[in-house]
Amino acid sequence: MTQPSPIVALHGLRLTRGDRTILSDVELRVAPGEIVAVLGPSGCGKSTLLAALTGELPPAAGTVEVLGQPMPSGGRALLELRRRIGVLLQGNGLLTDLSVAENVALPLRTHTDLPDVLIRRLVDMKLHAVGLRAAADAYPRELSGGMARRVALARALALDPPLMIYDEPLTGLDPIASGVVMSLVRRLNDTLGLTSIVVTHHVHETLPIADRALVIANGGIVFAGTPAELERSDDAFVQQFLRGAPDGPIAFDAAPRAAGAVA
Ligand SMILES: Nc1ncnc2c1ncn2[C@@H]1O[C@H](COP(=O)(O)OP(=O)(O)OP(=O)(O)O)[C@@H](O)[C@H]1O
Repeated sequence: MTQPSPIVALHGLRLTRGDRTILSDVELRVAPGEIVAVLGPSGCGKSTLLAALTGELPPAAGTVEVLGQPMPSGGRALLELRRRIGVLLQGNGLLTDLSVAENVALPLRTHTDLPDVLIRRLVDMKLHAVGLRAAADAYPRELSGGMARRVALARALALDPPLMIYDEPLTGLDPIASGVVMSLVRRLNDTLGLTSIVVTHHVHETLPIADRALVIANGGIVFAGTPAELERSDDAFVQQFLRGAPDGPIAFDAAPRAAGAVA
């Protein structure tokens, strides 16, 4: 049986910042419909990998293909591709002077010339998808952290991107809000037919909704497999990372926060 074309394909990828190599020999294929968790201690290069997936950081070597096409190096082609990638950034980036509905409408107003009545209808659908239709007229300051994250998620979905990238989606959320956001990530992925990449420190909240996990360390991917295989791995690095132990192959100042800690 032929495999479906991957949504993301990285081959022989090397990423540098200045003259420093951050990641090398990265190989990755993400299949349609998958949720892939990208895990690793602070400073290991998770955000650097995301920057390559959005075309913000050109590779020093190797190839990046996203949504079936090589990453354009710039210009209109890159902007077009970026419109098809939904990104939920750390921090919600909501505009405080705009209502919830206006925040969600922003990408539609910026990137389309749809009539207002249709934009309002689409916004209503996106807010419904994250369970916040009733909050359409509220302002960001009136929302809890979890609600604000869900509004940011609705906004990231506004243009119906087939690929979603989440950069630390649980930062600052309590355990209940974290559970709500993670189950929403899974539900939206499945009901909207998305593919999702979730970069996170929050291993224990993320693994239950992930199909596959990657662990980044020492300048590359040190583990790739299912969450169950990750839990069973006897690799000393992986085990130290999962337990958040101070002693082991990860240097102390690079150790992740304790499981369940609120950032
Ligand atoms: N714009 C930049 N210029 C120079 N160096 C950078 C830049 N961004 C990141 N780095 C360096 O690259 C390395 C990897 O950083 P990166 O932010 O990708 O790690 P991370 O795994 O996302 O960390 P965290 O979990 O703390 O966000 C770090 O040593 C960092 O200092």
